[in-house]
Amino acid sequence: MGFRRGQTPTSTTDTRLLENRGEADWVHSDPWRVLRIQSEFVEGFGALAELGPAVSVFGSARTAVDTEVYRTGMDIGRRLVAEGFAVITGGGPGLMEAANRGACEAGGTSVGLGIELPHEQGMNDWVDLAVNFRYFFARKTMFLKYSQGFVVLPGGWGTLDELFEALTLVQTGKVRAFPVCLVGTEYWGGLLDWVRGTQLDAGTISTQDLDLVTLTDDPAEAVALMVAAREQHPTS
Ligand SMILES: C/C(=C\CNc1ncnc2c1ncn2[C@@H]1O[C@H](COP(=O)(O)O)[C@@H](O)[C@H]1O)CO
Repeated sequence: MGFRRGQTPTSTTDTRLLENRGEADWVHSDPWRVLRIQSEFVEGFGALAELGPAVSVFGSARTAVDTEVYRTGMDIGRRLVAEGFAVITGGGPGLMEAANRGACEAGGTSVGLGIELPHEQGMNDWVDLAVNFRYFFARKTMFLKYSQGFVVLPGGWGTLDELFEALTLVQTGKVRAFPVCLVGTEYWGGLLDWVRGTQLDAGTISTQDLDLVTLTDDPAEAVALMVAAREQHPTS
């Protein structure tokens, strides 16, 4: 980079580095953000590189402990561990906690990829390996990179975001042999009816796209899908 015609700055980079006016504005400038973003990827890759086969489980942060769907989440966590998977969640409460709890109680590896939120909840008590993120997009990369498939329990916007991101990446061939399993026919059935009745009808998706997602109520079927994908495409 060079400066001409009176554009030369009046202070140098090291002048600014050595200045201490007690301001922290630089922390929020975009170039510095890039380094923070980079550090999230470095930390995430470092923490998860040796995880082995894993499945991410998503679902509502708001689900109460004493519910059938929470028990289903625990069951899925347990079954994944019995099949040799680590269980990755967002590390929060509700169904994230359920899957971590099932995995932890079964003696498996229970991972939480936490996210900084305005109303900090902290990691649930059943996470053994915790990695915290400031940026959703860095965290989302980790779910996809270190999982062999997604199991998606009933949830809200956050869960839909994770579901549709995975489906888009599978549809566009960015992620291969990646099963996505919705658990809860009553909860998800209406969405899939709309997908078939509206999206397919309008031609915004194709019939093959419907095969990218499986709907079940059976935790054993959800886990069997993940096992089948691992057998087809074992991790190195
Ligand atoms: C809102 C509440 C807790 C927020 N805590 C969260 N911690 C970690 N991850 C979260 C949290 N909230 C959302 N997520 C992510 O989105 C999915 C759940 O969102 P939904 O809108 O509840 O479906 C989840 O899989 C996380 O990855 C509790 O009051």
